[in-house]
Amino acid sequence: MAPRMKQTQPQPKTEATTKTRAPNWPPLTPVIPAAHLSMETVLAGQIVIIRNLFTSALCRNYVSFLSTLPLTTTPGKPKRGEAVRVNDRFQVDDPAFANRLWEASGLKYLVEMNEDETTFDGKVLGLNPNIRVYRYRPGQFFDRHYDESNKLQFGEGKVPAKTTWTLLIYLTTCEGGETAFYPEALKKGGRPPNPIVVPLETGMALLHKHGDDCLFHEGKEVRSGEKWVLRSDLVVAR
Ligand SMILES: O=C(O)CCC(=O)C(=O)O
Ligand SMILES: [Fe+2]
Repeated sequence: MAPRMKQTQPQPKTEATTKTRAPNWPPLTPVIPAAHLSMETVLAGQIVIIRNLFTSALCRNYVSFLSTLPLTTTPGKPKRGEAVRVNDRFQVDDPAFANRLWEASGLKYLVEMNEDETTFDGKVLGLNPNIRVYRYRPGQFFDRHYDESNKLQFGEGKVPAKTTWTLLIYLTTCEGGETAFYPEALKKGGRPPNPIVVPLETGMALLHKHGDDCLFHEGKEVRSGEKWVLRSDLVVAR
């Protein structure tokens, strides 16, 4: 088994003085009515996609807005046991935007339509307010790792909760940059199944299970163009 390289999430800072201010996100329009969207299973119990969660007009608008944010290049040097991650990123704790993204994009509708309590490992409450924006330019990538589940107190009621599935929304396409998953062999010493490589599609969302059952995965190197991603997670009650 591959070493368990963690994707440690930089936690939102608690000091009011050092907190990143919530950006003035553009409206989440136009979007396709949720009833016209669907969840497609890529790997049962592990990976699903939703095509056109963001329309191409919305993606264009978001990329031009996100380009104005103060992105910082990660790493330098990862801490011991952390995945090498070379991209430009912005991170903010923004519960209001997370809720807007959850409701206005149609995600809430789709998750609730497709969910019994086992699908996403609990009763889904919404999206992790820890919103991350990634930009990968040619040569940049996110090395193989596992995503961890994080505990949080969710919403105004501070409901004990945890993250269970990673949400990636691809805002552009480019050459390279696919998210690739590496399932393990079913038997020790057995041949591992083929990797699952998900090509980028503008406006497509990908959800994958994280925590203890997370598949080893990576964001492959971008060869040309720019890859832009919005990242959050599904949050369930603990
Ligand atoms: O950018 C990607 O394709 C993968 C990102 C990722 O693995 C993560 O955010 O944990
Ligand atoms: Fe990841």
